[in-house]
Amino acid sequence: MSILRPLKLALVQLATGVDKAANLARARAKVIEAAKAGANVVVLPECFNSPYGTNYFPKYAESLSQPGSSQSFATLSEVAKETSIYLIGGSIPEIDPATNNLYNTSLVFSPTGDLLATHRKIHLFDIDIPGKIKFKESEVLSPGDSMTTFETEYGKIGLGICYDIRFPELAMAAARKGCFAMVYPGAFNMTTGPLHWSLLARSRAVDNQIYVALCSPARDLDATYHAWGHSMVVDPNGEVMEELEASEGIVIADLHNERVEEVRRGIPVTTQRRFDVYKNVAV
Ligand SMILES: NC(=O)CC(=O)C(=O)O
Repeated sequence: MSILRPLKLALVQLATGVDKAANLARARAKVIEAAKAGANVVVLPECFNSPYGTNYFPKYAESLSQPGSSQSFATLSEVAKETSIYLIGGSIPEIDPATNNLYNTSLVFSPTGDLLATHRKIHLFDIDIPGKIKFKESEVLSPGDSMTTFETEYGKIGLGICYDIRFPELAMAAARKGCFAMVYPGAFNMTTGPLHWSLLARSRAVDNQIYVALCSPARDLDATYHAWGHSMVVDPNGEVMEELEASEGIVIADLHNERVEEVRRGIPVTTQRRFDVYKNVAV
């Protein structure tokens, strides 16, 4: 990895509600605020244009097959161009009109407002912890089937959505393809958030010696799903650089591409791996 300009990353822990137009307007205002603070890559949370819940996804879903018809696509593209930043547009419920399949989809825009990448959540959030939380995205959503990385002048970035972080293979594959950071828009909850949010972010960072950023919606106790919040940026050594609490806010952190190499020089697990020993893991 060569030395590149530092990336100023902003995570917008957005307060969202049931009014899609209001969510889009608020997201737009916060992206502008982050850009004015100097950010050159801005991230929004999972399902930033709708409440998080399987009953909401069909109602809020937008088709991306004709981007001009998607209100969320237009808002994200316009504000990325207006502020000349890379925008990782959290995620939105998407409908594919050809199949009627629904997806949890993240759109990434370049500083010229062009679509740079699209990631459909690969691993659907299907869990059942008795007495705590039951959630089954697969009741309404279909999974994406490809990993997503994109190039910027600050370095290559990998993208996952929320539950995708629990699958270390995805971050590892991205890191081995040259990504220096993984970004996950996500909405953990009051059970799994305190247990695993920070642990997973730090684990993926240490596993791969890359930056990891998680961007959550703000917690809304009037909503049916209570997001954990705690948007955070972790450095390639596994240390938390910045972290919010539960309410709306923006965190900004400087990501230095060369820090990855520095950490890898100190603890060279990247080159010490024994794929000859554990090559057949998919059993
Ligand atoms: N909401 C998710 O996709 C994931 C989550 O909350 C968890 O893994 O915990």
